[in-house]
Amino acid sequence: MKHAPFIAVEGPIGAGKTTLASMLAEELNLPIIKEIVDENPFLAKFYENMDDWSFQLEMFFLCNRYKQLEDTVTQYIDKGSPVISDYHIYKNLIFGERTLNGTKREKYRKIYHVLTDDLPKPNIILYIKANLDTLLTRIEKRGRPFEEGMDTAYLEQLVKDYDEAMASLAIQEPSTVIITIDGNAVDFVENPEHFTDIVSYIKELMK
Ligand SMILES: Nc1ncnc2c1ncn2[C@@H]1O[C@H](COP(=O)(O)OP(=O)(O)OP(=O)(O)O)[C@@H](O)[C@H]1O
Ligand SMILES: Nc1nc(=O)c2ncn([C@H]3C[C@H](O)[C@@H](CO)O3)c2[nH]1
Repeated sequence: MKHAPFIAVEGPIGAGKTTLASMLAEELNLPIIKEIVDENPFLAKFYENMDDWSFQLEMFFLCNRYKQLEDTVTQYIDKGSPVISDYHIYKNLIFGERTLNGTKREKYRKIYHVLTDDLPKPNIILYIKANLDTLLTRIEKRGRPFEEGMDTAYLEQLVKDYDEAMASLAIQEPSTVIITIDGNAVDFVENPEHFTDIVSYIKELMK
């Protein structure tokens, strides 16, 4: 690989991104960038009333991720050091396109591009693709109170949005390696062999 690996783990809500990114960071001895969840003041409000809170929430996620990406570039990418993240900045566009409408969506799209177009992006994406049943089971298992009443239609739509987004990323950025993991069948938590397979694959790419 020409540049140091900048690995992003992606997939819909509850797919296992943080779990897999943390396991890989430990196994490969990589620094990890995790998204901010607990200090997010808009997330619970958003799940209560998406129309009222979507713009505030999307802007909060975008500003936080922008700051984290800026720091990641300075601390790791510019120095040629590998790093792993439990999200890709493109996630903002996936969610923004789904939760925003009309002029707010237009404004948000422009702000996203102004902030992120000139920044380096991950060169390896591990896309955990999982169906609705798997996601609902994992979200329930995790038990975050604000996710309890999550609209299943929203989650189901996001599953499709993610598939489309990964296909369009593959076209927009052909040099990015996108590895799709079947999150319904591959269980890197319970099955050590499944995790070892993923690790071997990443090690090959890192050579
Ligand atoms: N392969 C797996 N098998 C069984 N349970 C899993 C697996 N991966 C993750 N989990 C469990 O599912 C729950 C959700 O996982 P995790 O928090 O890693 O998802 P996430 O994709 O980071 O979620 P979010 O989109 O909300 O950030 C956790 O309780 C985790 O322990
Ligand atoms: N609307 C919206 N936009 C985002 O960019 C975004 N990123 C994550 N999330 C939600 C999913 C989990 O509930 C929780 C933790 O990932 O936050 C988001 N929701």
